[in-house]
Amino acid sequence: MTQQTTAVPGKFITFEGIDGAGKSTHIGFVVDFLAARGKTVVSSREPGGTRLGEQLRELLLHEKMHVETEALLMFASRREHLAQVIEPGIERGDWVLSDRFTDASFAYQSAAGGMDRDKIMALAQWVHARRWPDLTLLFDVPVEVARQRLDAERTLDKFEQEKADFFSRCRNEYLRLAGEHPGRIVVIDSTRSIDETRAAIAAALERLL
Ligand SMILES: Nc1ncnc2c1ncn2[C@@H]1O[C@H](COP(=O)(O)OP(=O)(O)O)[C@@H](O)[C@H]1O
Ligand SMILES: Cc1cn([C@H]2C[C@H](O)[C@@H](COP(=O)(O)OP(=O)(O)O)O2)c(=O)[nH]c1=O
Repeated sequence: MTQQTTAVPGKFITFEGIDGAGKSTHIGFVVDFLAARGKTVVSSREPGGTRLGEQLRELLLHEKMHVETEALLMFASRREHLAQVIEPGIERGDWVLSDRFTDASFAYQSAAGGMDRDKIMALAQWVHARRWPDLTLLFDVPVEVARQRLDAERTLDKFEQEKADFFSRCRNEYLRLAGEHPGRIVVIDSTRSIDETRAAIAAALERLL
């Protein structure tokens, strides 16, 4: 008789926030925090996370294009990411972390870019109707703080060069989404020190363990 062992499904955690909010700073902490609790962690990102997705990322971050083309390519990258990384990881019992997911498409392509919200929702339903994150950490800072942090640090890509009102619309949409999905999205005040921010992240993660 063949015995089938089915792994307990893992979890899916996403990181969101406007550029410069502090997501990347804290992903390593989350990896270590979960690994120390015995979890196998897969850390990935969007756009990207697969060979094809990383090629799409290059185009998305550097080429100007119609906002709907941008959304379609974001979801093309997402479809591949779900097929190759997210779904197999969760099925194995891993904890899959993604630096951005569909909330970013609502914030950037719809609220800031002007694309019809229903079209983003239609793409989300098509690409991952039944798969939404178990937890989304939303790193929230005022636009001016994010801008100062970015300016101090790096060469800016296509999105990072956008003006303050673009990021205000992104931030407002993220906060609106957090209000709509309070069980999934935890708002992390990222204006505080890195240690204080970590404590808030740890508290949010404890709820999933
Ligand atoms: N709590 C914080 N206090 C001060 N600076 C921070 C804090 N969090 C992040 N930073 C700095 O802000 C910059 C942008 O952070 P980063 O994590 O790259 O943002 P994101 O990935 O959200 O674009 C980095 O230089 C980082 O060191
Ligand atoms: C996933 C996703 C990202 N983006 C944008 C937001 C970011 O400006 C950019 C790349 O995200 P990010 O990985 O946060 O950039 P960085 O590594 O430079 O911090 O892609 C969208 O516009 N829509 C999306 O659906």
